[in-house]
Amino acid sequence: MFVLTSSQMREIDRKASQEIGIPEVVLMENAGFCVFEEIKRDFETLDDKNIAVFCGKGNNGGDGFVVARYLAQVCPNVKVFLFDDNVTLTSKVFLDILKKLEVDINILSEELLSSLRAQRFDIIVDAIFGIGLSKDIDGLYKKVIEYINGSGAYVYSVDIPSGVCSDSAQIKGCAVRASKTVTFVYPKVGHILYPGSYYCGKVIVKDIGIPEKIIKDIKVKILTAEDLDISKFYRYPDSHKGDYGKVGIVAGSKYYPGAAALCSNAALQSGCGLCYLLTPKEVLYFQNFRRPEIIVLPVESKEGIVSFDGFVKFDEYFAKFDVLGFGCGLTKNKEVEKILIHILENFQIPIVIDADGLNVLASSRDVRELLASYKSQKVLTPHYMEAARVLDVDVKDVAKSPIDAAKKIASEFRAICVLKGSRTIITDGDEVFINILGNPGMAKGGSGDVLTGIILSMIAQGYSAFEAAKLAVYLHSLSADILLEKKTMQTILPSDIIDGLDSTIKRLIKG
Ligand SMILES: NC(=O)C1=CN([C@@H]2O[C@H](COP(=O)(O)OP(=O)(O)OC[C@H]3O[C@@H](n4cnc5c(N)ncnc54)[C@H](OP(=O)(O)O)[C@@H]3O)[C@@H](O)[C@H]2O)[C@H](O)CC1
Ligand SMILES: [K+]
Repeated sequence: MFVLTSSQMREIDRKASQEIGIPEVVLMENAGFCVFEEIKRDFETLDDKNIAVFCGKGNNGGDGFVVARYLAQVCPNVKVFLFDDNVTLTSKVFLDILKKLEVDINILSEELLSSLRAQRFDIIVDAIFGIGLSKDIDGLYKKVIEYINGSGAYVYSVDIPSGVCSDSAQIKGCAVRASKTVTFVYPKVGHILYPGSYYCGKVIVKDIGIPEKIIKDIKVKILTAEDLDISKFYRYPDSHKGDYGKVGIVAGSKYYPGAAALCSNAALQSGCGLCYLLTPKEVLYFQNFRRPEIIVLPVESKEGIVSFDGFVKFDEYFAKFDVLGFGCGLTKNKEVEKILIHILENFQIPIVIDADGLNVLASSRDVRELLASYKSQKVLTPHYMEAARVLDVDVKDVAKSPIDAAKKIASEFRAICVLKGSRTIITDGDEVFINILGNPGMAKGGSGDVLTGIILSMIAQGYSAFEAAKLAVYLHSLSADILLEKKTMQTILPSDIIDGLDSTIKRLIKG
């Protein structure tokens, strides 16, 4: 499913009215009616309810007037609250109708708001701001939103909860906490990313009569099973291990032996034919935690961290690998940087860079330049903090506009960027997929190592870097969701996600 920004939505609106000739009043009427229908569906009867409709002066408020008109036909206790009766031309059409129908319309003031505190509304419709929210909310608007949030009413937000920025999902000062949000055409970024997503309640997407053919060039999508190619999951009866690819992984240190185990176990468990792990000799005691199928290439180390001299002894192996993973648990030091430079200068293998590989990338100009010009496919898998380091910005800037941050990393390094978070974003710099599966049980050290292993495995099995990233993110989070059927968010571990790949892949194949 597509995800829109406010400017795309406006462009769709403009085309619908100017190119196709559907008047804005028709769209507003449809939008308001859709919200009314949703309310009617949720309640057996409405005639015994106290209902308040709060309307701003933009077109979101206009949608609110339409909702109020329909509600007033089935309920005697509908009150409309306006901030300003100087509304847009289109909204005015519906405000005038309400006036003629003698619906109870009130202009909000501090005094009126105080008197409202003594009343009880069962249902509140929030039509204060939609995609036109342009600045932080303060003054009477803020007080009304706080009143709505403390009212105990069932709250419907029209299009988006007032206060949530539809493009960034950031909260502009304060925001309505909706029970349900009814939006139009497609969801907006603000409904999908956090924190906006928290405020929306259940999101219902309604068709308001905009012809499909004018909705073009939308580059942001919610990642669904339909976006995944599982054709390569089929294993031919006469195949052998070489047909499913060889993964090479450079990972682990005496400090993080588990990262190497998780990454390589995940690669193996998601289908690759062979998995080689280059890891410091000191980590060999960790043998019990690795699947026995993993081929270990023990690297001489310096104080428990892979050494350059030790690493280059395995150069000949690199011709075998179909893909290389670099970074999980390596720790960051000069030797690690030298090794990454050596790889980028001497080999042409698709590469997935995670964790300390990204930290080295953030701090080394040589690595940045070499990676940007590296010809093979590349996947970078930063979390927000790593992305901030790579982009040399504050992590708050990444959180404010994660899609832009991910696209920037992808473009600069001509790579696929997998920006990991509660809504992981996958992009090639142009097309963007937002993952909405997964749960907070995944917020544990080691989750990222597992994801890197699955991406590696998918590339080894013949998927392009973009396809592999999409599949891996989906499988990783679906596995965590399936685990919740028997476990809790507290008890799910990244290693369980690996074990869970079994039922996850089965479910994905079954459809
Ligand atoms: N196809 C559709 O999706 C349709 C959507 N419709 C609805 O229209 C809104 C968008 O309407 P718009 O008029 O562009 O914008 P808003 O109603 O969201 O609000 C704009 C007004 O609010 C003022 N504003 C913005 N932020 C603040 C703030 N923090 N404090 C005070 N006032 C604020 C803004 O003032 P400016 O100074 O910025 O101009 C405007 O006055 C969409 O969301 C749908 O609900 C239509 O029904 C058509 C179909
Ligand atoms: K709203």
